[in-house]
Amino acid sequence: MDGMQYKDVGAEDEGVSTQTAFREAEKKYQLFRERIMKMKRTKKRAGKLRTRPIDMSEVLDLHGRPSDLLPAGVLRHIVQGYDGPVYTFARHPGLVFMPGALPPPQRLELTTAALMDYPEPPARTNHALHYGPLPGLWRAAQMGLRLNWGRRDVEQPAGCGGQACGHSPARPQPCHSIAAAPQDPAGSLGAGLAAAVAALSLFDPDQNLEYKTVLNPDPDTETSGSRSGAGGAGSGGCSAPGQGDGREQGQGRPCCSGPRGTGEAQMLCSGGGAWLAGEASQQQQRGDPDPDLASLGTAGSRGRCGAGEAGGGADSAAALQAADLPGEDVAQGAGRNGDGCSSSCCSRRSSSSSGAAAAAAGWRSHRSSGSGSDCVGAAAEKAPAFEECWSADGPGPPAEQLLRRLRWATLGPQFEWTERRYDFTGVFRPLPPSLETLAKQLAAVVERLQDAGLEVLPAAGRAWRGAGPAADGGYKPDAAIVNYYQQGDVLGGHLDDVERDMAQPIVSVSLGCPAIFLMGGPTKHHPPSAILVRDGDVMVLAGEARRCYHGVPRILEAEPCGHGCGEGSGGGQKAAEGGGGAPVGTYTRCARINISIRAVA
Ligand SMILES: O=C(O)CCC(=O)C(=O)O
Ligand SMILES: [Fe+2]
Repeated sequence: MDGMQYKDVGAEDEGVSTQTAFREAEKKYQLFRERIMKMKRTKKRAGKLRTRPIDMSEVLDLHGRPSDLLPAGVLRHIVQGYDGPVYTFARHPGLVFMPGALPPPQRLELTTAALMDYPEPPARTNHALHYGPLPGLWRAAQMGLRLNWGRRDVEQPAGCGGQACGHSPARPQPCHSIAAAPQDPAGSLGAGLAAAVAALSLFDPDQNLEYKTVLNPDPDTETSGSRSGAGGAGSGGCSAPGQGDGREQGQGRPCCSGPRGTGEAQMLCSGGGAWLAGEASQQQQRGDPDPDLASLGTAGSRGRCGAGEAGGGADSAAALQAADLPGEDVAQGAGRNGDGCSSSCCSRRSSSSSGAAAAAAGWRSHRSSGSGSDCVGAAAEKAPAFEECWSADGPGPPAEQLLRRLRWATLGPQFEWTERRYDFTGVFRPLPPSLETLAKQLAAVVERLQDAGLEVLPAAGRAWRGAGPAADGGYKPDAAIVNYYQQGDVLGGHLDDVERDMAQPIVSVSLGCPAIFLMGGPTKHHPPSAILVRDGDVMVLAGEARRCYHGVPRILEAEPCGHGCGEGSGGGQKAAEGGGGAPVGTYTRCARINISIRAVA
């Protein structure tokens, strides 16, 4: 097994006895499902699963807020040429929030692209390690097809060989070492995304962007927890880059913070950190045809990723169990395992157990693995043709199930976790031009705030210019991570600090279900602010905010969502349950997609 690729940057934060403010907030908002036990005569009987209500009173909801009711320390700006409110936060310099920045047609275009196009090879997804590149996943799910092979990262049963057992097909694995021709997904979506982006209705191209503060209640006052949801005094923001503890600077990826302190584990948990251990096994008994269910981010891994206690408020007849599985194992497995090296060109160093651990980690194992190192200079596996992949009676998992378990896709250069650098030579799918354009447009709005004297970016970050050419230090986004969240999924507190130029902002677009976004400080001891993000919202992390912890502890159900996303057998699978014909809207009724566009080169 490879050496651990990450510094244990969060040990201080997540020590056995140390609870951080960030972790506390995660626990506060994380999904807990409790099974209420009833006493019938002398026997205990399992009752219904109940979602534990969360206290939203400190979650900052800036959607449609009258300007005279803004919490202290939250500033609303109007930028001419951009038809929507822009918020900044006294506690979080560099964080810019633009609720409803994307109009509905553009949300749909992006969501459609994120589901139908962005996961297409050579973009890498969390499925690559286990199954290799999977072209046409969405289409196959709509057609009710199954994969023609099973997992390829687990040892094949004795006496079994290749295809016959539904494992890796024995087809040739040709190599190609060049990035695919830049192809805008919008193109493949017909009238599409590029046009929608170009016509981004909030922007008036004829108008110069100008900055104007509409309301500035008290920029110097720290937000108070009770009024703003900012969570108490805190440090008043993030310290300047470099000021933080070196260990935290090294932080790579988020984690599912478990009750045993896996706060810095390098992954994002799939599926409800607080599912009860009992539920995990129940889930596995439900006839899921995939033998690797538990490692694929369903209830088993949810249990492992369980955060905090289930409890609180249950009556005496209720027996509430908390998941008590060692999240650390998961974290380390994820940290050490190769991912995405599904190519035959890559050495198969991952043992089946480490592979399973990475899979159990689910989210973002790509970020926590040495995906690139084996493959540098080598080639990536060529994607098979659609027909080669899928059939009505394939021995592998149903496409529908794989779609529902899609957790991330990466566009642009892959990150090599072993060496903490991006691999610019390996195969990757370039960032679609439409996403680049979108990010630049949004960054241009933020830039106007800065030009008007607002310190959105630190001096060191002023090199970039939204509209300027890359050669002049202009903002040149070239990569994106697309996160697919089902109900119960969490993105643990993390820093995105591996990009070459940390002065370049990250533009983060929310689609689908609402979620709680936690924005903290340069250490996890800074109390984070909880901000409600909705479909079409944009968050820009610039300047000091680039070096601050953030995460997503909770995906909320979209309203109206009458059918109870994730109730019972597993978060959000309703989304893809339609099998033949589930529309994009059905998927996002219970799920959230986030596209974070960044400059890595
Ligand atoms: O889903 C989100 O809103 C945050 C995503 C994020 O922080 C990341 O991809 O690094
Ligand atoms: Fe992030």
